[in-house]
Amino acid sequence: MLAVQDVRFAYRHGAEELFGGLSCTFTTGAVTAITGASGRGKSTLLYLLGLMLRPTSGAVLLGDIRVDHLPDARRAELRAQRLGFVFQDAALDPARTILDSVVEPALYAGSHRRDVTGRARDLLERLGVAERADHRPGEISGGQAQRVAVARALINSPAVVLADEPTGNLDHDNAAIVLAALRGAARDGAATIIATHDDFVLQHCDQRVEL
Ligand SMILES: Nc1ncnc2c1ncn2[C@@H]1O[C@H](COP(=O)(O)OP(=O)(O)OP(=O)(O)O)[C@@H](O)[C@H]1O
Repeated sequence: MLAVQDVRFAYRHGAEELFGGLSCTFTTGAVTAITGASGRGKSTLLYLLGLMLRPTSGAVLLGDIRVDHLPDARRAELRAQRLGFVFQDAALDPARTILDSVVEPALYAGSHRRDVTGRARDLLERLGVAERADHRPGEISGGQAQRVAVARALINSPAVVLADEPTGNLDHDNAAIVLAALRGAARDGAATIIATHDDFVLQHCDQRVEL
């Protein structure tokens, strides 16, 4: 379970305050869509939930733990072990192969490469990009990169999956593949949270938070 309580956020002192005291719970095993007009703070809320930003006031809870006040090193550890994040622009390292990009968060979380390569290949297969495993990001399309980013976010079977417009670059068939992978993570018990404008995703989510 992941929750925010009475959360507000401003990027700078005196800047526009976002969320106006938002409280909500993101249920384990459910897909929650975060919606709202451009600029309302969908990405920012994902960064707060993903322990990349801290709220200006209010609390963020991961399970029973209040995580917004924890030291940076502990938050980085929780990020590596419990969270999977799909960035809007895929954010793949241009120097690594696709397979290495997917494996890397597992190594960072303490796994051995030989133990996770099979799962990485399975995820790439499920997302329809297995034949690109040995290529680099410069050699694949934007839509393929987005699907690789989803595989990378799921490699550690995270307790929380956060995805920022994960179907933004995709046609309907590939959006369905991505949504199926994210729904699969929820079925395996993850609280799965998707910032989206996509009607197709909205039709298939379990709950919705409107900003
Ligand atoms: N790094 C930053 N520094 C200062 N202001 C920022 C920063 N990032 C975002 N903002 C501002 O915070 C507000 C929320 O931005 P955010 O990207 O979270 O919105 P969004 O709902 O995800 O938008 P979109 O649908 O266009 O992606 C906007 O007014 C934006 O200009």
